[in-house]
Amino acid sequence: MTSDYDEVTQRYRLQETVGSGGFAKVKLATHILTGEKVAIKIMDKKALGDDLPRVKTEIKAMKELVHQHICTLYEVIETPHKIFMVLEYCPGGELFDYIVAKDRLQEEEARMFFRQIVAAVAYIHHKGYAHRDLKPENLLLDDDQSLKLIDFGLAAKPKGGMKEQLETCCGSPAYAAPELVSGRSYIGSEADIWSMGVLLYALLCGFLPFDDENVAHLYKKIQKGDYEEPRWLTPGSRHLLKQMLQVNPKKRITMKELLRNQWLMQGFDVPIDWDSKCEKEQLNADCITEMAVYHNVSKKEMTNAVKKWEYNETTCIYFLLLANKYNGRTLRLPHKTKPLT
Ligand SMILES: CN(C)C[C@H]1CC[C@H](N2C(=O)NCc3cnc4ccc(-c5cc(Cl)c(O)c(Cl)c5)cc4c32)CC1
Repeated sequence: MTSDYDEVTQRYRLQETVGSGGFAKVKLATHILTGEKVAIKIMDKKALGDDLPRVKTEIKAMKELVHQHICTLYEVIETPHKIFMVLEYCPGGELFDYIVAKDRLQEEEARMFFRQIVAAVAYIHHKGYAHRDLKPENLLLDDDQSLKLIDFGLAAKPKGGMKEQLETCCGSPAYAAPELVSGRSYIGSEADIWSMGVLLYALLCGFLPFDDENVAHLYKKIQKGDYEEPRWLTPGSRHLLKQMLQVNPKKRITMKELLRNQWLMQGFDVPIDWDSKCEKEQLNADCITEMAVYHNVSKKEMTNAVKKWEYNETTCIYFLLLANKYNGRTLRLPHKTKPLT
């Protein structure tokens, strides 16, 4: 097994294990060349068993989904027994813990977070994906109150586009849409809207709209769609929740309507700007220059190397430099003359 770690330990200093999902463990690490912190999701192929396709799904989705409110995949290292996903580090931990620590969020803060969630999901839908497991545990905070969506293991990109019905019942029960828990076929984007309604309720109330330790009873409550409206909810938030938590998916608010919703625009007065600020199509010239100088190659050569998007060290360095540009830090690569390997 040690040989499985050789490549990753050459480039990263592995640190503590922070979380272990079902079939994966997540370690914090430092990218040795740049000194930048990353998170590395480590999976054992044998232990994955028939969950391996789910990992391939997540990797494929994350390569296509590059957005300021989606956790960035920097590099993938596959060895005989292991798969390593090098990911953007999110020091603020889970939104779930943030809500619990504050009991519930004030309306302004809930709106600020929810606008970021809507932007990320609108972008995913635009790219033809449905996330299908939206919940506060899958939203991480980075160092400046910015949310990053994680865990695309259940993401679906129906071949026939976003209108195509999906079959697999998945995600976490408390956030699952009525049509999904009824075992009927469903539209991924409509189910995501419902889950975002449950998420908004959790942000504003600090507890779930539908809850029961007995899953069958929970499903009944979801299918009925009745939930408490705590007295502190304002009329605007009550109205939006009612539009999102519509049992009939055809009556549910659409993403288009959500982006212009009055309650969401309060205090911002502009519709939610959901497009990506860091699309792969538009390379950042400063990052390319910095890398070209470091590798002692022309900008053209460096551009071509990055454009291959091999999710190797080159991809990782580009994204780390871009992240630094984004949050105003200027990361300098140490002066070295070794040409690009
Ligand atoms: C659903 N929960 C239980 C899962 C936990 C797993 C550990 C996480 N975590 C910490 O515990 N502390 C620090 C920390 C810092 N940066 C992270 C960056 C990315 C990911 C990440 C990204 C993707 Cl795409 C993914 O699929 C998975 Cl599993 C994790 C986790 C980070 C993290 C929090 C969520």
